[in-house]
Amino acid sequence: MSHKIALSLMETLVVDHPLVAHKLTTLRDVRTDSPTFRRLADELVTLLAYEATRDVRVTEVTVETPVSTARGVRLAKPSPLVVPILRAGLGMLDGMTRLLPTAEVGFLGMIRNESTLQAETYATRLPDDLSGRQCFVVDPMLATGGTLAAAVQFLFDRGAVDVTAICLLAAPEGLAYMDEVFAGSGKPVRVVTAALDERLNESGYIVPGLGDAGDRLYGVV
Ligand SMILES: O=P(O)(O)OC[C@H]1O[C@H](OP(=O)(O)OP(=O)(O)O)[C@H](O)[C@@H]1O
Ligand SMILES: O=c1cc[nH]c(=O)[nH]1
Ligand SMILES: [Mg+2]
Repeated sequence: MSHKIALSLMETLVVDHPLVAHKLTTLRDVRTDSPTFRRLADELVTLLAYEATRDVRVTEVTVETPVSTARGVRLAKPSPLVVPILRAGLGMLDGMTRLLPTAEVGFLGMIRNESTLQAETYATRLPDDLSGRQCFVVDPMLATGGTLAAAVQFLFDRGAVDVTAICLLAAPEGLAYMDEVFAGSGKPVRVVTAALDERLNESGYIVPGLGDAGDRLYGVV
């Protein structure tokens, strides 16, 4: 059973499912090569997105079946916005848009300075006005939380009120930081993850983690 951890305004959902655990175990394995890592990240995000989009807004519609009329729903307007955090978040984009075909996509290029562990932003391509939009940020790793907190702030600054982050792994330190930053904002943030790991090491890496997600997806640059 998936379990929720409610900090003050932040809710974390750890998706506890044997298929998620199976794929995550191979993703963590140091012997897993990049093509397999990319495929597993893609598969995992669709499983996490299924939970993360449980409250996605829909409108009621009617369709004609070959037999009769059926009432149903379609994804509502304005369309959800998916925001991958480059680089590693790109590995989760296709899986997300496959599940949310009407979503639009914004981009944030961010890199963590590995000496200071501070996030630096090198690219932003987002709609100016996000009022009323549901936003889904995708990034495999939530470590210190500096990157995700800055990304969510970009979205709030443009008027977003509803932000869900989908991460493959999260560290307790990163969740606590997110809670600290956004507790006073009055705006709830949700994190959906495949696992809550033990801790960060002295280099700011998630333990046991999976290493550097960007490097494992795309190589060391
Ligand atoms: O929670 P934090 O301590 O801020 O760390 C998490 C960030 O680190 C990784 O990106 P990285 O900076 O390695 O960039 P990359 O995706 O280009 O490899 C990861 O994909 C997150 O964006
Ligand atoms: O463990 C970690 C921490 C930050 N970024 C990564 O890619 N991996
Ligand atoms: Mg990296």
